[in-house]
Amino acid sequence: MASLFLHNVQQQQALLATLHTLDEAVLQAGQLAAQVLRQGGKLLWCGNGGSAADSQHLAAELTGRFVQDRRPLAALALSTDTSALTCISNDYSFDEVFARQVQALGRPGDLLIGISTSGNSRNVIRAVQEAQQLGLHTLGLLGRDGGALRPLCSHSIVVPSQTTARIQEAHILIGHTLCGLIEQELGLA
Ligand SMILES: O=C(CO)[C@@H](O)[C@H](O)[C@H](O)[C@H](O)COP(=O)(O)O
Ligand SMILES: [Zn+2]
Repeated sequence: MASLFLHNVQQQQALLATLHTLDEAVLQAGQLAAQVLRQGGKLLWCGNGGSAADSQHLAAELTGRFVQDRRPLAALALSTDTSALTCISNDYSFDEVFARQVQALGRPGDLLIGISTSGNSRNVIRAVQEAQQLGLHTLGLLGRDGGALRPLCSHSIVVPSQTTARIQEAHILIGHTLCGLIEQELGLA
């Protein structure tokens, strides 16, 4: 009997075979993130649904640990504070949930990382716009054609797939690769 996983694994393998095309973009993003942290800045992560989970997972790899014991690194997910999320949505608009936190917490030289499989989530777009305005670097971790976020972000990594679940699986692989690059770049690995 064919494995329950066969179809997804075949799709994933086909996608993995193309990921080397992202090497340069991922390396540049890792170097940028390391430079931001080296200079005393922080990484702000945001996204919806699965990408909200990725945001908190990847921020925790940095404040906690990824591979080795080392000093904690400044990273924060904007998708985790239910009081901020409900207040900003209720009083302003769901489109503003990340942008308003960027306004409150972002400083020039920080890096905002927006994760979106479509590249078209309004609240991530608004966060990137606000970040640009305030002088933050912006990285889009995207999928499909990169959507509206691709041209807005100063850096982007676009996973070449049309399938949300496969894009998300590639995003977490890329996210872990970024964490490894950051530790290497900072001499912490
Ligand atoms: O995890 C999944 C689908 O696998 C969903 O929760 C998914 O993340 C949500 O539908 C998001 O709202 C999609 O947003 P985006 O990736 O297009 O920005
Ligand atoms: Zn999912």
